[in-house]
Amino acid sequence: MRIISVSDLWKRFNSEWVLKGISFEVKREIFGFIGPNGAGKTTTIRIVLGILNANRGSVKIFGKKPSELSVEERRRIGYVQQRISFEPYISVFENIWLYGYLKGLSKDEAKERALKLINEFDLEPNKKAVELSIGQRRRLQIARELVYKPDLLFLDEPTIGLDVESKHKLLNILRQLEIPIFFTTHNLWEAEKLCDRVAIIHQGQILTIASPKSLIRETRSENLEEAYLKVIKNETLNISKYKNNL
Ligand SMILES: Nc1ncnc2c1ncn2[C@@H]1O[C@H](COP(=O)(O)OP(=O)(O)OP(=O)(O)O)[C@@H](O)[C@H]1O
Repeated sequence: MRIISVSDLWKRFNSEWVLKGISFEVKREIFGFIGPNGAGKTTTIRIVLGILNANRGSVKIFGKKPSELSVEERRRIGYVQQRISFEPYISVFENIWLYGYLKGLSKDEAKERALKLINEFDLEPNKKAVELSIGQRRRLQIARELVYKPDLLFLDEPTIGLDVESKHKLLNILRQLEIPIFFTTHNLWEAEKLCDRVAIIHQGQILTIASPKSLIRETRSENLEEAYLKVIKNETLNISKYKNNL
């Protein structure tokens, strides 16, 4: 089943085209969206979620246009943004519990889920959010998003600031969720370990979509990072060749 379908999506900010006709589908899988800074990853997530409008192209999420999703359907989509935000002066437990409650869980359900996640994410329940380190804040932000068991999760560079052990724990938790995940990262080791398929986006265009294994094999690389660099370099060479012919 297609969870997300994006077809020929174009987006312009002022006079600059940042998405130039991208198309992809996300099934029941962990789908990695990888590319350099400014390639258009966050913009794509925002269009898929209906936060931004595209100039051209179509987006379907659970078979509907983003604007046609019901409140309940939208409530069941998780989005962990790059920017960390939560209630700073209440405790870790209250932050997670309250979010679950506001998303529609009963008080007891929200409490039970919050305690389980605090344990899984190795957080201190009574610390105020403002007292947490950057990595702990990131863990709180992700735990909070999981409290109401979303049906689909968007994670925009969720592991920035996490230490090695926390990263491993997070990847294990994500794998066990068994929900479709749209995941952006600059850490290709993570993408290789976690993603069923990855799309490489470069200057607003998708260069390739494949499983990490087949991309590594086809580019005769040792790992995804090497494969990624080869794909991007090849594209850069093609662009300069094109420019030289102008
Ligand atoms: N609201 C906006 N107004 C103008 N330009 C924007 C806006 N949002 C994004 N852009 C531009 O669109 C391009 C793509 O940005 P986007 O945030 O999607 O990139 P990204 O791939 O997520 O980058 P990063 O890896 O650095 O997070 C960038 O050149 C950025 O400056």
